[in-house]
Amino acid sequence: MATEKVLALTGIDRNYGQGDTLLTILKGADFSLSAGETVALVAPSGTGKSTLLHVAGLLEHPDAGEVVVGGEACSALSEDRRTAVRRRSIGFVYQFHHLLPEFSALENIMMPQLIAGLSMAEAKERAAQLLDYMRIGHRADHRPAELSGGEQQRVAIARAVANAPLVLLADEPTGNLDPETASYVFSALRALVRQSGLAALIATHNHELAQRMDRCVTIVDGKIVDYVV
Ligand SMILES: Nc1ncnc2c1ncn2[C@@H]1O[C@H](COP(=O)(O)OP(=O)(O)OP(=O)(O)O)[C@@H](O)[C@H]1O
Repeated sequence: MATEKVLALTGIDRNYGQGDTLLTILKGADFSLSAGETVALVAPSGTGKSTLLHVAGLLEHPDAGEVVVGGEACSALSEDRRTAVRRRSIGFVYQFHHLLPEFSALENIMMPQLIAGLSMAEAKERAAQLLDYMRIGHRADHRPAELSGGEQQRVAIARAVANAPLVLLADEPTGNLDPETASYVFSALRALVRQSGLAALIATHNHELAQRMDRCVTIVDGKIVDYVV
């Protein structure tokens, strides 16, 4: 039986600038992610990791090629429809947590669920479960500034998966943490992804962490190729 592809990028070109300043970042890039699969994206700085994640996450339009999320081809969709697909199917984690400072950890995780139309009680129950799973249930009522870097990132990860997306895209999610905390947070992320049956594409400079994923890819001359760590 063929494995379901939750994300497929085909023939992606992405350029910045024009004329003499034209910078070609992705050129005919192909990539796909199967349901439940975890992939590390390991590539030198400036080769296009964030660009790839932004294109895959429907935050940037490619100059050519198609992005298919959950079976839906997205290149010709209206902005409203792209936003709807992104909200429903994709969760993001960044290097810096981007939590809302005036809300508690619990409320930060409830927020995307409330926007998606869940009731207060449903959102609260799911947020509390995720905090417990990330072993920070005792920090539910704390605001981001009252949490450590590793705790903040665990809240950000819980928030990204709160609406049960198909795909988690993470851009250096542990890049801002000391090695021990990075290792712990990465393990928590991987366990949560596995437990939820999510697919994940995680950009990281850290080879040791990358090895814990199902496979690794890199970017060479604008294309996505397999990478042996
Ligand atoms: N909006 C933009 N306009 C012009 N150039 C850009 C833009 N965004 C990115 N670039 C350039 O495209 C290249 C790839 O950027 P990108 O952020 O995708 O790299 P990266 O691999 O994620 O790097 P890092 O590991 O340092 O975060 C870089 O040379 C960057 O300067």
